Amino acid sequence: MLKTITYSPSYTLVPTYECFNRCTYCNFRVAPSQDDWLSLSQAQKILHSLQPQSVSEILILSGEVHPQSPRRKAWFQRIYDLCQLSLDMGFFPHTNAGPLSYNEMAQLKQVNVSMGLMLEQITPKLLKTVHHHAPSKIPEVRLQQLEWAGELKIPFTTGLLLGIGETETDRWDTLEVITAIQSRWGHIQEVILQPHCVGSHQSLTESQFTLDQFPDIVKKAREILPESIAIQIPPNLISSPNILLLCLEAGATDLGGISPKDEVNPDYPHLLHQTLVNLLESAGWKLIPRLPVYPHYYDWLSPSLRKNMSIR
Ligand SMILES: O=c1nc2n(C[C@H](O)[C@H](O)[C@H](O)CO)c3cc(O)ccc3cc-2c(=O)[nH]1
Ligand SMILES: C[C@H]1O[C@@H](n2cnc3c(N)ncnc32)[C@H](O)[C@@H]1O
Ligand code: MET
Ligand code: SF4
Repeated sequence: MLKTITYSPSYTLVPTYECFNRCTYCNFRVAPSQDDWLSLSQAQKILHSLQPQSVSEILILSGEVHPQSPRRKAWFQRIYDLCQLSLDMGFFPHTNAGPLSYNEMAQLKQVNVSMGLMLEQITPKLLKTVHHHAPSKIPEVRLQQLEWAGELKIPFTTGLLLGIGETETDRWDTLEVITAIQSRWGHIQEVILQPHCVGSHQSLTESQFTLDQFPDIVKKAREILPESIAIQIPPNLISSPNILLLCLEAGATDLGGISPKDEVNPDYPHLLHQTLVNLLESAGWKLIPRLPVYPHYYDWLSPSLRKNMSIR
């Protein structure tokens, strides 16, 4: 019997690359007002060209307009409309647009089957380094987001960014915090273990992450996190096939959204689908597609969010 590993066939829409934060590891952002936002007609053209049979998730991944900016409302509305459009065209939206107000989050719940926000790391000391100019990365702000998502019953994805200056203990602390939140709300569907990979556009020029530590981190995460939470690892950021397979043996169960372009790490393309399938099969793993919401949350979804399931 083949062991199974899941992934979500996806396409990433970027409402805007502009962001008022300046995380030093980011290869995505452009300066505020320096980007044309994705229009609905552009998005419609893209979505129309996709095969709903082979792509189920639309990942709406965005740079952030400041909560106090007069442009915030239009920014939020564009994200909402992109989700609605994706849903209407038969896809399953998952939004990660940074921290939201309670009201914004409640609204987006109506047009997303799941949502996400990386905790990154819980230690406040990173506010002096990589997050010095990134108020959205204040640990309390992100924790509050996880709490609100729980209260609102939104199936949620969070995770750790590894190799940005945290210690080993910091990592275990972050995993413990996620475990505590899960025991209150039960809405965390998966935790992404994301290695910080240096790209061509960031200001931080080295990663403190070496891939050979990865299997042990996965193993420890599996010990700390409850069984109800899946562990996701990004295959394009793990350049060694051997380490990828060791991470699966250590307890990773999912490869995340696989899009034609990884917008966060454009310097790290995915393997050809068949190459990945063959690599996994050679070690006894069968790659299975999933939706961006895990089955144990299907009954949390409103009928309008569930309607696309019947056409699949
Ligand atoms: O292709 C990517 N997908 C990313 N995704 C997509 C993710 O793999 C899927 O949307 C979920 O697994 C739902 O299927 C994220 C989603 C989040 O909620 C939070 C962070 C990320 C980060 C990435 C990423 O760096 N690259
Ligand atoms: C969307 C998520 O992408 C992650 N992210 C941002 N920049 C990088 C990078 N250079 N390498 C890996 N992950 C990154 C952060 O964890 C963010 O929350
Ligand atoms: C490239 S990051 C995109 C999502 C959001 N700006 C965050 O950092 O959480
Ligand atoms: S990682 Fe997200 S919050 Fe940080 S600068 Fe990039 S887009 Fe903005």
